[in-house]
Amino acid sequence: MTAATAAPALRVTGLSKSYGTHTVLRDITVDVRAGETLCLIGPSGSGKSTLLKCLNLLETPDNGEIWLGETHLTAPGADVDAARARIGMVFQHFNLFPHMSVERNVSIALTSVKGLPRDRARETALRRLAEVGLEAFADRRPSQLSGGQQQRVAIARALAMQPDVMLFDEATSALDPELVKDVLAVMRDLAAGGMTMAVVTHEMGFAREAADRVAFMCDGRLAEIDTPGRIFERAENPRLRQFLSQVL
Ligand SMILES: Nc1ncnc2c1ncn2[C@@H]1O[C@H](COP(=O)(O)OP(=O)(O)OP(=O)(O)O)[C@@H](O)[C@H]1O
Repeated sequence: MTAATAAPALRVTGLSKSYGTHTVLRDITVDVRAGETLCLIGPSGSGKSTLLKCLNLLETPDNGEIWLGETHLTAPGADVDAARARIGMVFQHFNLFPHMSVERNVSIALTSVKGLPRDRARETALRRLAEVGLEAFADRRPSQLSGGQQQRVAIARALAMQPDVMLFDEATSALDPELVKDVLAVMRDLAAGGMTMAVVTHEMGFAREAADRVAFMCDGRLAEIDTPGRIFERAENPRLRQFLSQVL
């Protein structure tokens, strides 16, 4: 948690999304301020992951606008690839290239997308790996790392592109419980360091301690958004109370 500024780094207004007749997101308006960590919590199927995928334009919203700083991502003709390069995404499954070294997994987009020379890309990758505590593993293959270490490589890979915003979609859900801690510690460090982050999580401890604000999603709506203190301690919304009683 850090002092976020008032300026929205990411702004969503009136976002809706349906799959066929199934409406998954209903008129979502929310912003993530520069330097803020916003955690998205809520029951399974409430639309958290779909919202995150819309933010990264992996899904196309039916209605509404998404702004990344001053860039209107949902405008007709918007440069989606350029926008995506400014957004780091970390998924539940880390999808590292198994035939490449850890370092190459982190540096590949720096050479292929950003056009950096190989030695500078490696230098940057090693710095990013050091930030997640894995510099010593740079020349290993992903299969020689634990799941938690692989997820930290995926975080380093996203950070290497110097994104404006990091999106985490249940980054620890696929990990064995004993491996979750190290990944959350890296995410906490990022939050404390002022990275702008939107984090879909089932880790209520993380949301309570690391978030600046917590958004509770329910049936495709953003039902509550407030400080962790007010979300977890007061929980006046009955659906939120019910949700928390099941997960805490
Ligand atoms: N590609 C898709 N096609 C059809 N329905 C989808 C698709 N993706 C998601 N859904 C549906 O949209 C709803 C919201 O899914 P979403 O994954 O966003 O929820 P969630 O809150 O992230 O859930 P969880 O916590 O279980 O991951 C669910 O009912 C899901 O079945």
